[in-house]
Formats: sequence, C-alpha cells, structure tokens
Amino acid sequence: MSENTVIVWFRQELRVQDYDPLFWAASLGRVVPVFILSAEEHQRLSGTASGWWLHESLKELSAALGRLGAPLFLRQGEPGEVLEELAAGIGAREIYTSRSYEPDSQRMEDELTQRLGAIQLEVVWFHNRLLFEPGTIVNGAGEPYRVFTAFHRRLAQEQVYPPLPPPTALAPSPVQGDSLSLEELGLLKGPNWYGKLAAHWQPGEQGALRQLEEFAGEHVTGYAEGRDYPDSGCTSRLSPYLAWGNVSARRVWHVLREAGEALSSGIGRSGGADGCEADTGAFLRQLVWREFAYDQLVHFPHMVDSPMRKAYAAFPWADDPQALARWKAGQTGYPLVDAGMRELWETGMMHNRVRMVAASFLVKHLLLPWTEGAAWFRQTLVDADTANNAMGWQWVTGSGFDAAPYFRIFNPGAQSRRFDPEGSYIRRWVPELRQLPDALIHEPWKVASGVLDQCGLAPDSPYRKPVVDHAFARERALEAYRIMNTQ
Ligand SMILES: Cc1cc2nc3c(=O)[nH]c(=O)nc-3n(C[C@H](O)[C@H](O)[C@H](O)COP(=O)(O)OP(=O)(O)OC[C@H]3O[C@@H](n4cnc5c(N)ncnc54)[C@H](O)[C@@H]3O)c2cc1C
Repeated sequence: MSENTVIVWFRQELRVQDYDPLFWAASLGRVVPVFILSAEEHQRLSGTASGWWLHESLKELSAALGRLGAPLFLRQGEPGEVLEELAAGIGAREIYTSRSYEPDSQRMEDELTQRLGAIQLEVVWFHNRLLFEPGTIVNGAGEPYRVFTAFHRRLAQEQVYPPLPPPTALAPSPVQGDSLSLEELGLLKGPNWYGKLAAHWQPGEQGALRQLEEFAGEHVTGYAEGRDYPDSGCTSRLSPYLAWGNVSARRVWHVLREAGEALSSGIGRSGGADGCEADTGAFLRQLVWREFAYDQLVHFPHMVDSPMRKAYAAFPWADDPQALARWKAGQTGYPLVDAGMRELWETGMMHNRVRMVAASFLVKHLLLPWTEGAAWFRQTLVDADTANNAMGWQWVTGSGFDAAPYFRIFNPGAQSRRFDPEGSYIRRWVPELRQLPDALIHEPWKVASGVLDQCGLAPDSPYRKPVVDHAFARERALEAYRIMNTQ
C-alpha cells in the first residue's frame, strides 16, 4: 500500500478543524484516523459525565471524518499494540498525534516512540491542547512559575499561532470496515444518570463552534462584571469543549481577540470600547488559567492527588461518610452550596464561583479531604479536566502554590447574598426554597419557623438545621489549620 499513508491517532483532541496531525497528514497523502480506548481510560471514564461527552464527541467526529472520506476506526487496547498492528496491515510508516500531558503520559509516550521506532514506525507528536506547550513558559532562571500573575505577564509577551484552515476533503482511506462500534467501547455503562445531560449540551465540534460564535458575538459583553454571578449566563460554557478538544484553545483565543477588536471599533454590538476590552481581556485571562494549570501539572504531576505544599500532608482531615453523602446530594442545608451540587448532578456543570464556595464548604466546613471532592467532580463534571480540577481544588484548599490561604474561609451565606442577591440561582436548583423572600433565602435557618411553615418548607428540611453551624465550622477549621502547622 502507499507509503504516503499516515495514521492519525486521535486522543483528547476530538475535532477535524485546527488539528495539526490531521491537517499535516492530509497534505501528505492518505489518512487513517483511529481512536484507541485503553483499559485504564475505560476504567476511568466509563459511566461518568466525561465518558458520555467522549461517546457523543466520537459519534460526531466519526460522522465528520466519514463525510471527508476517511472514517474513524475505534479500537480498544494498549495503544502501542493497536498502532503496530494497524500500521502493519496498511503499510503505514508514520503516526501523527498530539501530546496529552496527563501524569504518566510522558513516560508512556516516550516508550511508545521507542518501541515503534524500533520497527521503523515514526510517531510525530504535536502540541495541540493548549496555546503554548506546557513547560515552555519559564522565568528568567528557567524555572516554572508558581504564581499566576507572573506567568500571565510572561505569556502575554508571546504570539499565539492562528488556527489552521479546515480540511475540505481527505484522500479515501485504504482501510474499510473492521472498526468497533461506539457501543462496544462501553463508555455508557452503569446507571444511566448522565442521560439527562443531553438536554443541556450538544457535545462535539459543531456544538463547540456554535457556542463559541454565540459567546464571542454576544454573551462576552458584560463578562468582566457578570462572570462571578451564577445566574447571569455571562460565562462561555466552553470548558467541556476544551476538555475534549472539540475546539482548539488557539481558535477560542483568536475568535475572542477579533471579537474584542470588532466590538471596540463599533462593528459589533453597542458598548464602550473600554468595556469591550475589559470583557474580552478578562475572558482571555481565564483561558490563561488553563495554561497555568497544565504548566503546573507538567512540572508537579503529583498535584493530582497530593498537596503541592507539603505541610498539608499533615492536615487532620475528618472521616464522615454521611456528611460527604449530603454534600454530594446537595442536602447540606446551605442553599448556595446545595444549588451548585444539584446543578452539577442535573447538568454536569457548576458555575466557577459556586464551585469555589461548594469546594470550600467541603474542605473547610466539613473538614473532608479535597481529594474526595475532586473525585466526585471527575465523575460528574462534563468538563472534568485533570489539570484544572486539581489546580481548582488545591487553590480552594490552600495547598496549591498559588492558592487562597486556608484561613480565609468563605461564608456561604455572605457569598450567596453577594453573588445571587435575588436568589434566582438558588430557586432554580433548590425548588423547595422557591417561596422564601429574597432577603431570607440565603440563610433560611435564621428565619422564624412559622414563616418557613408558611413558605411550605417541610419540618425535617435541612434548611431548618444545616449539616453544620457556620461559626462553629469556621473555628474548627482554623483549629485544624493550627494543628497542621504545629506538626
Ligand atoms: C474546585 C474547582 C474545580 C474545577 N474543576 C475544573 C475542571 O475539572 N475542568 C475545568 O475546565 N475547569 C475546572 N475548574 C475551573 C472553572 O470552574 C471552570 O473552568 C469554569 O467554571 C468553566 O466554565 P466556563 O467555560 O463558562 O468558564 P469561562 O469563565 O467562560 O472561562 C473560559 C475558559 O477558561 C478556562 N478557565 C476558566 N476559569 C478557570 C480556572 N479557574 N482554572 C482553569 N481554567 C479556567 C476554562 O477552560 C474555561 O472554559 C474548577 C474550579 C474549581 C474552583
């Protein structure tokens, strides 16, 4: 078969547009696209919200590649073995793919390069997940940044490559048939709790491009001010698309840069030029947090399950399965925390401000280990992302290098009054509180029980007696912090 047949191995970047391996392979000759689910990935993803997203993304990617002339092959197994066998069958001499940056993947990728190199099969690794290759933005001493603002300042000096043009057609694939079906990958096993997610999302590249267009064209206006308010609808909701590479970070970057310029020059919607710049600038800054998370992951891979600041290894965490279950179910009695946890369970998403409050509640009010919360998020978030999730939890806990200090403890009632002043977000996700007036909805246990009766609150409702008292929890958390520091 032709020596110009290149295997394009899709991993976490599930799109046809602006994906270097596909673009460059297509320019050389025939392309055989393949996706391989390893046993470890199957174990990690099957039955999770991410697994559902992956299943749906593969369905769409497969259809898109089929339309371009080269259908996607689905395989299960150890990637090295699958690639070796596939290449032998079609006489391919090259594999184009992209790096993943998951812990251990560097070792796996190096071993694969060596193993396949030994049989004259070259693996070409592209960097397509981020704006810049993680690990390349370093300080003057050549060391990783530990503080976001310095990292951001340094990154801002670099140019982000523009996205590649989309492929219009691919030379017909030399392989026909012999692919596993999507169902055979087994990503949707277990109770179908994720079935409801389809009502909230359109996974895949088309959904990503539509979401990006709508956000850049309209919703970005007001982002800088509105992004902290969970019911404002001001954030992009692009995170699951970025997590599965349905859209490239550099496309998002350039589309938003252009949108900012168009809005500032009055081509777009109304709004002051300064406001437009502030909105797109604030958004692009958030995208750089993602770069920072991956940079940290590459330098400190243990951050996924161990504290970055060593002192936290001695933190006296509690063991309270009942409290953990109430947190997961959105039954803590703290309306904003519960609204977030229920939004997560219903939609696979939770607003960033509420993530911070709910996560802080777990580690500081309940004294439960952040790793428990991170594991629950990995299972239920459609945007579950190894780097962002670990960094988010370590930030909230105080154990990250650039983190909220442990002794700064969010007051969920105050956060609720500030960021959901009318209680509209709470009412949406905690319907039993709908009848409470705006001023009383944030801390219902402080309201006279006769009023709660009139508002239809059940006698055994957690909103009459939350899982823990805020003042008590605060003191207990500070004491735990003191104990840690004396170890
Ligand atoms: C405890 C905790 C856990 C988190 N877990 C995840 C996770 O698993 N996956 C994930 O993508 N994000 C995670 N985040 C970060 C953040 O909450 C989400 O990225 C954001 O809510 C996604 O919504 P959006 O796309 O509308 O965000 P926007 O405000 O529109 O932001 C645009 C993009 O910037 C990136 N971004 C925004 N905020 C952050 C941040 N704080 N850290 C890193 N990147 C950011 C995301 O890719 C996001 O899509 C976590 C935050 C916390 C506090």
